[in-house]
Amino acid sequence: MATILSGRQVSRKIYQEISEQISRFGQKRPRLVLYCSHPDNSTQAYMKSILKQGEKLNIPVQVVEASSQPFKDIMRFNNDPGISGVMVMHPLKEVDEDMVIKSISPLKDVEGRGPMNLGGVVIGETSYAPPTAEAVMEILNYYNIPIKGKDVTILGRSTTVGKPLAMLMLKKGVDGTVTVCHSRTKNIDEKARAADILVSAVGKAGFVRKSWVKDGAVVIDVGINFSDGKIVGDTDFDEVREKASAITPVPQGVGLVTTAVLFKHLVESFKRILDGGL
Ligand SMILES: Nc1nc2c(c(=O)[nH]1)N[C@@H](CN(C=O)c1ccc(C(=O)N[C@@H](CCC(=O)O)C(=O)O)cc1)CN2
Repeated sequence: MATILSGRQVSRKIYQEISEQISRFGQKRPRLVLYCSHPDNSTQAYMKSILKQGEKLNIPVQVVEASSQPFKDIMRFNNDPGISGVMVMHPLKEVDEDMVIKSISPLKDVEGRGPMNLGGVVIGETSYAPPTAEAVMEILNYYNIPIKGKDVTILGRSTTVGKPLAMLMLKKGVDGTVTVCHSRTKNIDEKARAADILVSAVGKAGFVRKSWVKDGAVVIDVGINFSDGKIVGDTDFDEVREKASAITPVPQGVGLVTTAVLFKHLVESFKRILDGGL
């Protein structure tokens, strides 16, 4: 039976580090903007947990509805020294999300979704990696799961998880051997079964079955799906845990750590802006 890789302890460790840093800021606080337009269930759940965590950390989080002039909105955030981070909630309906993301200052792009930060991830530089991709690495690191020389299969090629995670796994010193699968991949089950570390970021409940998992593999479930009003992952948890050596639960897994990494980036951005001005 698999070890459960809870996100609780991992996020607690990150929040402890953040709290120590915040205590040195005196009365000053970073501020985060969540920019949204018609958020869906999954995004609303994410926003709710960010707002809740912001309250716990005493960090103001402001929800801003996209106006008819999104670029003007973003420029206002970029030029406001009181704002340390801007997060464009995905999907951003009725607005060209990619163009809006490109206009966020790289310094305030705490989700690392813009070309500067993503480029940094590709060349292995320190920059903001998308929090969910970084959360997967934090979990593997916390539980001392080796990546070097391991076969890693990532299901899903999104810009927030699949692609940046492949880069983080390939980085020199990390040295995973990575396969990224997507909707046009042939024999996806075989590629999943070849993995020592299988990461699913597809967003479909029950997508990964027991027969897709190699005996003793580590399974990281990034999916946040809603089934009968409950949050579930991409894996058939009860079946897969019989075969895997370790598995992340949903909820209480990657999602928790994602929010913690986001706040870690926000605090870094606040410090950079303080140190160097806008
Ligand atoms: N701007 C973005 N918007 C969206 C993203 C994103 O990465 N950036 N991703 C999804 C939301 N998402 C992850 O894919 C997500 C949804 C919900 C939660 C969440 O509720 N987390 C809870 C814990 C849940 C758990 O225990 O697993 C928490 O943080 O307390 C996190 C991520 C769509 N929109």
